[in-house]
Amino acid sequence: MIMGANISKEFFEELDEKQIQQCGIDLKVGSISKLKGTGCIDYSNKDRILPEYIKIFDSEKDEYIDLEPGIYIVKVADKMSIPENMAGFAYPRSTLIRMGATLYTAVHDPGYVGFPAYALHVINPLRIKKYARIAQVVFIATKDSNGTYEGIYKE
Ligand SMILES: O=c1ccn([C@H]2C[C@H](O)[C@@H](COP(=O)(O)OP(=O)(O)OP(=O)(O)O)O2)c(=O)[nH]1
Repeated sequence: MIMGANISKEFFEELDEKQIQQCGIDLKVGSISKLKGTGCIDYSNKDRILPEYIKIFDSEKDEYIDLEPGIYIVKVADKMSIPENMAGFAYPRSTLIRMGATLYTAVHDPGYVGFPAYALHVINPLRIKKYARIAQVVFIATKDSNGTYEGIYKE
C-alpha cells in the first residue's frame, strides 16, 4: 500500500505545505552537478568508481540555472529518514516531463537516511530556479525486508 502524505511527511525534518501532496512528498533541488570522467561498476563494488561531480548550481546561493540538453546529477535539498518497514520510489514531477526533461531514479531502501541524488536528463533547454520542486517520492510498506540500508550513500 502507498502511504498517504500524512504518514510520509513524518519521514522528513522540514517540509513546506506545498511539498505535501496526496500520497507523496515533492522534493526540492539542492545542487546540480555535471559529470566528468569515466565511471566503473562491477559485481563486488571493489572496483566501483564514480565520475567526478562538478557542481554548477547550488540552491543555497544561486537564483537559477539555464541547462542545455544533457545529463546532470541533482542532489535533493530534503533529507529523508525511511523507516525500516518502508521503501521509497521517486518520480519526476509531471511539470518537469511536460518541459522535455526527466529524472532517472532507483529504489530508496528501508532505513536509508540522507539526501538522494538523481540523474536529470534535459532534452529541451530548461531553466531551474532555486529550490524548484522537481520530484515526488512515494513510500510503500515492505514485508519481510532483509535488514536496513548499509551502503555508502549516506547524507
Ligand atoms: O535514485 C535514487 C534512489 C535511491 N537513492 C539513495 C537511497 C538508497 O537507499 C541509496 C542506495 O541506493 P542503492 O541501493 O541503489 O545503491 P547501490 O548502487 O546498490 O550502492 P550501495 O549498495 O553501496 O548502497 O541511495 C538515491 O540517492 N537515488
